[in-house]
Amino acid sequence: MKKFGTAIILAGGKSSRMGFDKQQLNVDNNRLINHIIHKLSKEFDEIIVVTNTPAYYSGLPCITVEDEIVQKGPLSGIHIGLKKSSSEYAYVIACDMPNIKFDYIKFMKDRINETKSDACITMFGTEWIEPFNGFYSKSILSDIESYLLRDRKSVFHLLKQVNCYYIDEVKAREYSPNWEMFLNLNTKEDLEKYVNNSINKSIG
Ligand SMILES: Nc1nc2c(ncn2[C@@H]2O[C@H](COP(=O)(O)OP(=O)(O)OP(=O)(O)O)[C@@H](O)[C@H]2O)c(=O)[nH]1
Ligand SMILES: [Mg+2]
Repeated sequence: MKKFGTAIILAGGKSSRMGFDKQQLNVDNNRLINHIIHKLSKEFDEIIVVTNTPAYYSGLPCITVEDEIVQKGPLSGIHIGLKKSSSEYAYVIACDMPNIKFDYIKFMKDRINETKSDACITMFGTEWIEPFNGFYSKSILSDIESYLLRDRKSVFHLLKQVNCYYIDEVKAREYSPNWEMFLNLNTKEDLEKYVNNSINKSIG
C-alpha cells in the first residue's frame, strides 16, 4: 500500500453561509474545485472528492464518493474518504480552500515519517485546530466510525483520542505568514476579499 498517495477533498457541506453551493465557487473564471483537483493531481495519485453531486466531476482526474454516515459534517467526509483511500495516509482539504502549499505538505509528511503519528494537523493558538490541510491515517478509521455512530462530530475531540502530531502556529507561519494556506471561503464577503486581494492568491 502506498503511504501518501491520496488526497481527499470535502465537498458535501450545505454552504449555508455562502448562500450557494461552494462546489460552484468561481475564481478567475475557473471553478475553484477544478483548480484544487488539478493542483493536487501533481502531488497525489488518487484524488477522492466526497460530494452529493458526483455529476459535477465527470472528466476530471478524480473519483467521487458520497457520505456513508450522513449529517455529521466534515468528519462524515473524512470517514468515507479514508475508507476509500488506497493509501495509508490521506491529505484532507475542503473545497473552499484555494491556497495549497506543497512545501508544507512535504513538511507534514516528514513529521509523520519521523513520529509515526496517525494524523498531523496544525494548531491555531493553543485551543484551536485547523482540521484541513492536514493528514489522517486509515488506521483511525474505526475510531472515527464508532465516534460518529455515537453521534459525535468534533474533529478536535476525535483527534484527542488518537496519536495526532500537532504543528504549532509559529512553525506553520514559517510556511504561510498570513495563514493563507488555511484560508477558507465561507461567505460572499470572504470570496470578495479573496478575489480582490492578489497577495493572498496563489491560484493558477
Ligand atoms: N462530505 C461532507 N463534507 C462536509 C459536510 N459538512 C461540511 N462538509 C465539508 O467540510 C468543509 C468545511 O465545512 P464548512 O466550511 O462548514 O462548509 P459547509 O458546511 O458547506 O458550510 P456552512 O453550511 O456555511 O457551514 C467544506 O468543504 C464542506 O463541503 C458533510 O456532512 N459531508
Ligand atoms: Mg459547516
